[in-house]
Parts: sequence; structure tokens; C-alpha cells
Amino acid sequence: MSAPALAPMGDFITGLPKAELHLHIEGSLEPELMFALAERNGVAIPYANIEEIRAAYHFSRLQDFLDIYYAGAAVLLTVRDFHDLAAAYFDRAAADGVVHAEIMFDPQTHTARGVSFDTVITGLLSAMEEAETKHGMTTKLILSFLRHLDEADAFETLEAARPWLDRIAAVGLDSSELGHPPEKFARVFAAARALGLKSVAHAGEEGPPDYVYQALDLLAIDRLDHGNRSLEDPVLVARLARTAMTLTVCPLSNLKLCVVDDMVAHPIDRMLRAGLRATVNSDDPAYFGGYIADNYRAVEAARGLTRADLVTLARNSFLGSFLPDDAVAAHLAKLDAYVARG
Ligand SMILES: Nc1ncnc2[nH]cnc12
Ligand SMILES: [Zn+2]
Repeated sequence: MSAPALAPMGDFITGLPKAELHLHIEGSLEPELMFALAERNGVAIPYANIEEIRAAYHFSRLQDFLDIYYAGAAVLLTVRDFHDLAAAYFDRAAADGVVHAEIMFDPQTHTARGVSFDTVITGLLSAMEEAETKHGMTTKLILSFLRHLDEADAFETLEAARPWLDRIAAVGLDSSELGHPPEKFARVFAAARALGLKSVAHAGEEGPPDYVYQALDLLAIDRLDHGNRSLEDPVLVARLARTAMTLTVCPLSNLKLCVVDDMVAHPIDRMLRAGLRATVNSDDPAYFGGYIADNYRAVEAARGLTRADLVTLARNSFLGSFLPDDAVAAHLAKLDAYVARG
């Protein structure tokens, strides 16, 4: 008897149970929702229509994107806005086979505009609860500090988070990397750790390997966001592999922000062959042209990843999550059952 036909690669990727570990919820603001919220809230945006918004999304480095991303977030004002933003993301992620999502939010982007921390987190948490019921997903929340702001601002943000600590899994560090090394936030991360929070940091996206060392040694991170430039330092690669540090890699983001010149040059398979616990994620899907399955498909097509590679990436996403061991085991069992079905 012949073996049953395998699902086409695109369908296999969509259905693959996976976790998304690197997702900025503000970066999931689709132009359609941006426009609708601008109208609902009477906020002026510098675009006449949705096509104009999309046409503005051409970046030659991280800062080009960040300027547009922070401006877009100005339409988010109410609990309902933050709920609607996150609910749209969870619906889209579930359609891509995401069974666990750890979403980042940037409170300072909103508190600087007079929107309270409580407004932001109330809306996000309500959408997380809804997604757990509607899609059977598990979710976690990561509070990310903006590194272009100062340490005092980050400490104020951590203080605002205090009533919500049981709903926050970790702190993170994002925004303009060059010129804002992790060492600037060593004391804030130590305070967060003392409060029982885990930590992640963007490092080695545009910044040098030294920033990755700082994130490891001075911030004591539990997970590394991006980490691409670690590959320039074999000693660092060996350390990341030995310690099973999870890297949350974002291929379409890397292409859009010119971290790689072409997807055919993406290092995802080099990372796997070097023994790194690499994962694939979407970063800011509304701005970079695709959600998580698009990211898997992009590297599969450009780098010729095998089904075994794709399964490894999905497995790494559960192993690198902040879920307790029994929940990780439950998700891995779903993955194994899916692979067994072919
Ligand atoms: N890719 C990225 N790098 C740094 N900060 C970000 N904020 C949102 N996306 C980001
Ligand atoms: Zn990011």
C-alpha cells in the first residue's frame, strides 16, 4: 500500500501548531483598523486613505519604521481600542495555527500621550481572556520598555505595572537599538526580576554582538529577541547554544528593515545548524507584510527548509515560551500528533 499523500507545504505550515513569542501588539495595527479608529476617536492621521498608509511602509532601517509605528499608535485611546486591536491579532494568529501567544506592549507609547497604563492593559487583558475561550489558545503578556527613553521613565512604568504584576509574565526592551545599549536598563531589569518577572530584550537586530553580551550578563535575560548579529561572534554562538537560549527571529521584519538584503540570505537555517534554539515570529505583522505563517513560508521557500526544520522551529517556540512545563508538554503533544498525521 502506498503512503498517504503529504499535505502541501503551505497548508502544512498553516496548520502546524506553533507559539508566537515576538509580537508587538501595536505592530499588528492594520491600516483598516488604524483608519477606523482615527474616525471613531476623531484623531487626525497624515494619510487620506488606506492605500496611502500602505504606501508609506518603506523602510531602510529600524528608525524609519519606528517613526511611523509610533505615529500610527496615536489612534489608540480607549479600553475598547486596545481590546479591538488585540482581538483582531488573536483571530488572525489562530488562523495561522498559533496555539500560544506571548504579546509585547509598549506602555510608554501610550502614557506619553495621556492614555493611562490601566486603560491599555485592561483592553489587552480582556482580549486575551476572550482569545483563550474563543480559540482555545494560551496567552501571556510582556511589558516592553522603550530604550530611547531614560531609566527613570522605565522605573515609573514598572511602578504603574505593580497592581497588574500577576497578569504580566515578563519585561522587555525595544525601540531604537543603536546608541541605547542594554546596560542603560540593568537596574530596572534587576528590579523587575526581584518582583518575580522574567525578561527578554531586543539585541543584535542592528546592534553589535556586544549588546547581546550585555543583555545576557547585565540584564540576565531569559530570551533573546532577534539576536541576528550574534552570528558574527562564534564564542557568543557557542554560549547561546550551550545555554539553550531561545532566539525570537523575525524573517519578514529582517527583510523590511534591511537586517538582511534578501530572504535568500536569511540565516535561520544557519542558526539551526549551529545548535541555536531559533524560533520564527512576525514582530510587527501589519507593517512587515505578513503574519507568522507567512514568515515560516518565506524562509521555507527562500532557504529550502525541510518539514523537519519547520517542526523544529515550532517545537522551539513551545520550549522557549514562559509556559509551565505541563502546558509546554500539552502543546508539544499537539505538535507530535499533527506531525504523525502528516
Ligand atoms: N523590530 C523592532 N525592533 C525594535 N523595536 C521595535 N518595536 C517594534 N518593533 C521593533
Ligand atoms: Zn520586535
